[in-house]
Amino acid sequence: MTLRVLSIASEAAPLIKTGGLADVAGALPAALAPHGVEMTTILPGYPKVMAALGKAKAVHTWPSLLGEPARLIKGKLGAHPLLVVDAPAFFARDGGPYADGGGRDWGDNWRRFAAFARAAAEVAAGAVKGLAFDLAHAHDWQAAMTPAYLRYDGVSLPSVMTIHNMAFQGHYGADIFGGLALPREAFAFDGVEYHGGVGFLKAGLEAASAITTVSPTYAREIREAQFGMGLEGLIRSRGARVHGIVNGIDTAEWNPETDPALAQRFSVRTLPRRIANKRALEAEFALDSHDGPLFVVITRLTWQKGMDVLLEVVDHLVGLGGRLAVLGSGDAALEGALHAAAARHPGKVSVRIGYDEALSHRMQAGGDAILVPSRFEPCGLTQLYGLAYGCVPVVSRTGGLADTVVDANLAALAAGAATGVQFNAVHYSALADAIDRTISLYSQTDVWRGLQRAGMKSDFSWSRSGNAYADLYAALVEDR
Ligand SMILES: Nc1ncnc2c1ncn2[C@@H]1O[C@H](COP(=O)(O)OP(=O)(O)O[C@H]2O[C@H](CO)[C@@H](O)[C@H](O)[C@H]2O)[C@@H](O)[C@H]1O
Repeated sequence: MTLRVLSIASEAAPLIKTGGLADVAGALPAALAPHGVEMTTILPGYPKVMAALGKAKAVHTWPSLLGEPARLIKGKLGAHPLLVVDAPAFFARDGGPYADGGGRDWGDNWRRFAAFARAAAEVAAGAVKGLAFDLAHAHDWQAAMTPAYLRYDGVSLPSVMTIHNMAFQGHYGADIFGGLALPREAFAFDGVEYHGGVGFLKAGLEAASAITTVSPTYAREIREAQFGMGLEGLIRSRGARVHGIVNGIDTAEWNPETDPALAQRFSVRTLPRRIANKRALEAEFALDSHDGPLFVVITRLTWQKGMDVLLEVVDHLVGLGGRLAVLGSGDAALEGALHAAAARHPGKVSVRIGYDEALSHRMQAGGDAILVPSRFEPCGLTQLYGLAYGCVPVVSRTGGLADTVVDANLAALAAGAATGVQFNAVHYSALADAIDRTISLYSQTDVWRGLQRAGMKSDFSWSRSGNAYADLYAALVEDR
């Protein structure tokens, strides 16, 4: 029997991406297909998404979706079914999915994503002729009101709420409650009410049949105040209904043997060819060209990602003969500080501010090591891309970073299992030590090759996790 799942996400690669959520939402349909799940993705109709749809016909219309007219349009996400909520008043704007061109969040985000979730709940519940679903799977706060709407509509469809990042919760004042079109009783401690206001993620976590997050370690961490960010009590109260399923990567997109972005393709058997990518990357970033270690960073520039601590160790890294290439965008102060570090170290440190998918591939192929000093990391994808591309990950021991990188301690090295370097706390001395260790490992050519090979051979495909999601869906549908 095929299970029909509606995956509700505010971004999905390749159509619209600001971060890791898009990679995962974009990869899930193909990951689930071999396990008897037909996944349909539903997205908001941002201009980029509408442009990709072309002249598709509406399959449903809402004269008033939380007060604005909207249509549902059918399309394709790769080879998989896609639905798009075309509501111009909410989504037809220049800028990003969540913020304007200047990086300021849209003031009506609560209404935009409540409307999106409302539409998705109706679709999941079977309101549109010809579309039927066995389960709704909502991602992050932007989709989190879907399980809540299902609950207060009295629809018994099972639902899964996935946390990709607990730091973003969709927390608003109580005054928006009236605009959500929910019954009065929903404004309750075990409903959508959160610290006197409205919490979108909180509402979804309360209403969903099961909760998942994107690694087993993060699933444990969010039971504690440091990582639960106010929702740790709720997570603990949902006990066995909280699961950690680690992300995979799309191995068609991220394969160094076939990647069209690279100067030179390579595999685990032809690792020496990688050098052409390193030389190309040095040229692209105007870095000195030599055989010393080249570190890369590819990230959103936020507190989460530990970029302030990276800035503190730049001088140390350069002092040891390292070079650093950074690609990122986000916090303006961090952007400025990175530019200043590059100006201090011409030929040694170079920064690209912006978002560039192809460049991120070239960096994974040409860098020797990727630095991921996150303060918390639900799963993390750039370390997985690093593993696949022989770019050795140097990561903080948290969340999915702890679960996916095997530290090069003596035992792991002796067993040939080591794939990277882990360090404990995100502060100067721990990161500086990790960089020392990495450079020392790099100088032992055979050891370094061993790390690269073990990483490239490790299984970061979606097969195991696809299976885990499919099992969870099946159990929830059976329980219904
Ligand atoms: N400037 C830039 N140019 C090009 N590409 C860039 C870029 N900045 C980032 N990227 C890309 O965006 C993605 C980021 O994914 P991550 O998983 O590392 O973090 P993010 O915090 O966005 O995701 C959240 O959701 C994901 C998915 O579950 C979790 O893995 C993660 O821990 C959680 O914080 C990667 O594909 C990366 O290559």
